[in-house]
Order: sequence, then structure tokens, then C-alpha cells
Amino acid sequence: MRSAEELIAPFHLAQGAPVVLAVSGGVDSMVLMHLLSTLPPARLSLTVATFDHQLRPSSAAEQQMVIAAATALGLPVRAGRWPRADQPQSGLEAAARSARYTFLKEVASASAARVIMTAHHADDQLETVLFRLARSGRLPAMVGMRPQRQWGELTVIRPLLALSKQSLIAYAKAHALTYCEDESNRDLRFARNRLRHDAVPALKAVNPGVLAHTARFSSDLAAVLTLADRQLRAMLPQDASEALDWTALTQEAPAVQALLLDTALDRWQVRVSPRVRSQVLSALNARQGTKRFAAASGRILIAAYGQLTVADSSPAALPAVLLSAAGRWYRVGQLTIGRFDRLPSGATFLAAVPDQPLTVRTRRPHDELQLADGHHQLLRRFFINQKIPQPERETRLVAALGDQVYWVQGIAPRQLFAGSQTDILQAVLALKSEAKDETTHE
Ligand SMILES: Nc1ncnc2c1ncn2[C@@H]1O[C@H](COP(=O)(O)OP(=O)(O)OP(=O)(O)O)[C@@H](O)[C@H]1O
Repeated sequence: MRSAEELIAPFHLAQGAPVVLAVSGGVDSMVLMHLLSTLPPARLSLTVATFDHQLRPSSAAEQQMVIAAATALGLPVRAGRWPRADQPQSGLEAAARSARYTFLKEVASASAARVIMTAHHADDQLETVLFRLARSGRLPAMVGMRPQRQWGELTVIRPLLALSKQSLIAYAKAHALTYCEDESNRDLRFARNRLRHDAVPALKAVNPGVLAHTARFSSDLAAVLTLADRQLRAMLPQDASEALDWTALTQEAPAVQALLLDTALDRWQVRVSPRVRSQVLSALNARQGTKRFAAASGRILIAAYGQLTVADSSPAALPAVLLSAAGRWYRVGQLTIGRFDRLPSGATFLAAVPDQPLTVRTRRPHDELQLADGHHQLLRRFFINQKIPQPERETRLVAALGDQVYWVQGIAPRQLFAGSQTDILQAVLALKSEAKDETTHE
């Protein structure tokens, strides 16, 4: 068994740092408490915290056992209890855990500690990895528990994570420590306990090194994910409000595409079912047409011509209207709009446009416009620069000839067009005055 100083060394705890030590009375936390008591008294300022969930008849006695053992080691103890009145009918395990962590946070605050130590060990880690494999399989989850994790202002550290339960039992025996066996751990109605009972022994029988291999797997995976994250950042848009451009990704292997899509969706905090996920991938790879997909919380994904965007809610899409004939008015949503050879009296000038049938519609991925300084810009980029909110980008109307946009609803015409263009733009796009265009982005 490594010394207490060796076990805490990776966490770089300052001399005398206040630390809350969570002790349940099980062998793991009783061993950790004993180990830490062997440190020089000034090394850490420990407070033992023990919580009675009141879920088993023996729990109060176990808490007393923890208090007695801590006191015998000269450690201050704080004891908490979960009132029965607060205990829900269902979701008991999760609620118990939450009550326990609330208590640990209170103890940390009362003892000015920023660190909470728990006694999770290598067997716990193997169970966690197996459990997550069964439940999720997503790579970040497969890392299991990290030796150190940030929890708001607090840091939770697990100095025993590399040690087997067997070695902890041996330590307890060698030092004649008392501890209790949590009989709820034997309750095979809980999935975790079934893994502990069946899968873990089976794996140890295959190879006793499985705990060390799990630790290696977890730390290698965490490292690979760190590297992958750098690569993914380079491949995905910097700004989550930008579209995900799939055009360069269609040749990637399906598994790579799936990972890229998942990462983008995670960034956008969009959740979709596996079925929708594969439909989105097919739509992106087809790079044709526009498809919308419902995501959780009323959000939608829009795959259009190889670009993926997310919108907050599904705006009723306006059908595109072709201004086929010059000199007459067309109704597009709330607007009455038309193409004329000169501005009709009482009408509002929107833009100088080519004398050809224009389409009035919402945006498409390859839309481009020419700015007043003569530069061409993707409409997508223009919307970002103008700080037009994402959902609004989906509903703003544009007048376009193919991908070339001549007018954007709400944008003053002089922002969009170079003077030198006017000689080839022979018609005017006009708005009937009764429905005035709101020019909000002068
Ligand atoms: N009743 C308790 N009082 C104080 N600390 C506890 C209590 N129960 C658990 N702990 C702390 O949490 C660690 C893990 O315990 P256990 O494996 O029973 O919990 P878990 O529910 O599996 O873990 P998690 O804390 O991740 O939910 C223990 O080693 C101990 O440090």
C-alpha cells in the first residue's frame, strides 16, 4: 500500500489545506480515513463528514461507528441525516445521492474547505465503466470517474481510485479497522450491484489485471479525447451560431462523420434520437434540398444543401415566391412586393435589381451578396456580422437571383450594393407602402 502522502501527491494540496473527507463506514472510506490520519497533523486540516440516509435500520449505528472511529483518530466529525419526510417515493437512489452531496457541500462551506475527498476505488471504476457501456457507450462517459473533478467552486478528489478493493480490505485487516458492509450493496435489484456480483468477478477470472487495465483504459481514453477535441475544434465552426458546413466532410468514414455530428450537436446543446441522427447524416451527405428535423426542447435542425443549422423553434416556412412579371405586385407573407422599371408612386424603394424574374424567399446556404464596398460575402457570414439572432436568420426574406441576393429584409439597401453595380441593375424592387419594411439595421 502506498503512503498517504504518495496517494495525495497528484492533487497538489497545499500544506494545511482544509479538506472534507466523506466517510460512509464502508471499508473504502474507513481505510482512507485511517491512511490520512497517518499524515503529519499540520499536513491537511481534515473534517470527517458522515451522512445517515435513514434507508436501512442499521444506518444510525453505522454513523455512530464512524463518529467513534474518527474521534479516536483525533479528527473532527460532522454528522448529517436525511429526514424521512424529504425522501421521495421513486428515484430514491438519485435523491439520496443528491441529499448526501448537499450535506457535503454544507460541511465544506462551514469548514472553509474547497476540497472534498471520497474513497472510490478501482473496483468502483470498473463497475462504472461497465455500467456506462451498458447505458450509454458515448466516449466521454466511458472515461468513468476522473481522479479529480470540478464541482462548482469545489473539487472532488479520489485518492484511492487506482487501488483495488481487495488491497483496501487487506489494509483494514492489517490495521484491525472496523467497518461495515452495506447490505444494500448486495441487493441485486440494482444494476450496479448485479455488475459487482456477476460481471466484475467474471472479468477478474479472465484476467486478474483487469483493474489495472481499466485504469489504463480510462486515462488513455481521457488523453485521446483531449487530442481529438483539438482536432474537432479545427474541423467544426468556431462560432456555434454558424452553420456546420458538411461539404468537406462527405468523404469521411461514417463513424468519423457521426462523431463530428455528435460533437457539433453537443456544442449546440441539441439532443436528437439515434434515428433522427442518422437521417440528418443522410440528408447532409445527399447535399440536396432542405430538410428539417425535430430535436428536443422545441428546437429544429435544418439540413440544407450540405449545411446544418439549428433554430430555436420551427418558424412556419414561407413558400418562395417568384416575381415572374415586372410591373405587378406579389404577396409574400406580410409584404406586398414587386419589380418595376421605375419606382411606383407611394412605394418604398428596396433595391436596384437585374431585370429578371427574382425569387423572394428565406435564406439558402450558398446565398451571397455584394456589400457597399464591392466585396462579396456569404449571407451566412453577413447575418453573423450583423448579429442577427439565429432563429431570425431563418425567417428573414431575401430577394435573389439564384444564389445572388439583392435585398435582405430589414437591411438598408445602401449597405448591400456597390454604386458601380447600378449600370447592370435595371429594375427596382419596391414595397407597397401600406406594409412598410422595417429597416432596423441601417
Ligand atoms: N453516507 C455517506 N456519508 C459520507 N460519505 C459517503 C456516504 N456514502 C458514500 N460516501 C462517500 O462516497 C464514496 C462512494 O460511495 P458509494 O460507492 O457507496 O457511493 P456511490 O453512490 O456509488 O458513489 P457516488 O458518490 O459517485 O454516487 C465513499 O467512499 C464515501 O467517500
